[in-house]
Amino acid sequence: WRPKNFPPGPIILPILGNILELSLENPLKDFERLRKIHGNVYSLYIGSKPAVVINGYKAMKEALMSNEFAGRPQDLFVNDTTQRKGVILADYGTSWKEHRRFALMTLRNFGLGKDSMEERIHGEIQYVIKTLEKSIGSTLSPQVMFHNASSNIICQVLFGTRYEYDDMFIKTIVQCFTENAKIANGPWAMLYDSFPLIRNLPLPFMKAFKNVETCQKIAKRLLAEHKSTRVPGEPRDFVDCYFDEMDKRGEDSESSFSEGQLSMYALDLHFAGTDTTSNTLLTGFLYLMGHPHIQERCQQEIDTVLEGKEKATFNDRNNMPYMQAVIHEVQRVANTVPLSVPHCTTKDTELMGYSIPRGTLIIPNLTSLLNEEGQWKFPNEFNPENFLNDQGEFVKPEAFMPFSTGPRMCLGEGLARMELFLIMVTLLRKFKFTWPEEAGEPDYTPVYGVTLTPKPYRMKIEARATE
Ligand code: HEM
Repeated sequence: WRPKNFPPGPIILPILGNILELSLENPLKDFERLRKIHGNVYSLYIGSKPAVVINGYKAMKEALMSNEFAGRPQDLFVNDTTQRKGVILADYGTSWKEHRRFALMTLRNFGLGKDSMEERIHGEIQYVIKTLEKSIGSTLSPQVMFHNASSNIICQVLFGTRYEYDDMFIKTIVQCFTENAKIANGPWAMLYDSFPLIRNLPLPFMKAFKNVETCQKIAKRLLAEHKSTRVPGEPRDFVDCYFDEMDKRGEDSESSFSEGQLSMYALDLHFAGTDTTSNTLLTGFLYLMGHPHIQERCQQEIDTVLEGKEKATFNDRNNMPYMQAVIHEVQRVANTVPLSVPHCTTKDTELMGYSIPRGTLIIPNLTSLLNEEGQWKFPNEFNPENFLNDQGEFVKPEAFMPFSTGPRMCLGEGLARMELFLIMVTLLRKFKFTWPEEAGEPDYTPVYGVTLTPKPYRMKIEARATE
């Protein structure tokens, strides 16, 4: 039975709870169906575990802005795979707070908001351009290229180095993480969460544990290398900064900073920064190929604003309202992290008049905002007008929250936005991307996971005439 004044929801079955209501392959449509029946705040039982699903701008804002919704559940599949370390899944408390603050500060010190991060991103774009140039006049599958490019940008911040696109390090890590992003929201993880008794059985979810172990080994090797070559007080990258911070804290046994934390923390940031950005880029180029007139309008604006300039800077966005609108529209339709990351209540609390006890699993359905009726001029089509006013100026509706909001909001937003802008503008300036005729019609239906991924596709590359 639901606790008193708990949000409503479908009838709860013994043992199963409500999992029969959800497609284990892709529950997004079910979440929407249940919203229509039970309203914007409703509850579901995953096995015997109660969960509250939050939908729509109003309820989402009220919940996510509050510290009382800023916890993370600690008893899910994803917690077991990541050994309860790192920042993304850390519960609300000192360790999370300190690690979050440290990440924001270190990202800033390593050049976000200064030119050096732009330089690094442009440096990586040169490799993307080289890859694309080899395919001029033919077609190319961009998946691995965009994954590797996003991975390298964050690797340079974390480890001070980039990797060749065929390097084993990058191949292994990117593969493990893309696999885990699918397993973690997949049917086996749902069964793992619903039925604790099956957790030690040799079922397909075991692959995710293996993948994390593989990545941990690689990360530990990198940390050991850093330790032996670092000069204290002269950090080369994020990992060095972390060691400096550990030195500063000395033998303080209360300190939440430790080498054990660091390897998972670095992997956390690497994963968060890779799968998200690259899938957004993949969606962007897919839609721009399917809407050639929009691609051309971007190119006109880029040519005009950058005329005579060697390369784009992040500040150029202020003179490119159309490009800005397109990138935001890409993020809106990409819906890259459709259910955000699970939250958890830190206290007995209330939402939209309902009572929610401490420790309740909260599922922020970000999907419900990005196409919410009443919030968008064209909720159900790809149309940059969603972000333009009558004067053609860029405007950002409040319901645009692909990075979530509140104390748990994505801490990589600044970096992600810089990457999306510089990569898309630079590539569109140099190349024309067309959907290969022989591939039939583009299929925009994404593959479900923690992140939504476009189905694999190929793009035809042509060089544009340069000034
Ligand atoms: C288009 C790209 C990206 C999107 C759409 C995205 C989206 C999100 C979302 C929805 C969350 C969950 C927030 C919540 O729980 O309320 C999140 C968390 C997070 N993101 Fe991103 N993200 C992106 C890029 C990045 C990048 C480049 C980094 C790397 C620095 C990053 C690092 C993180 C971290 C560390 C968290 C956990 C924050 C916490 O729990 O306190 N993200 N992101």
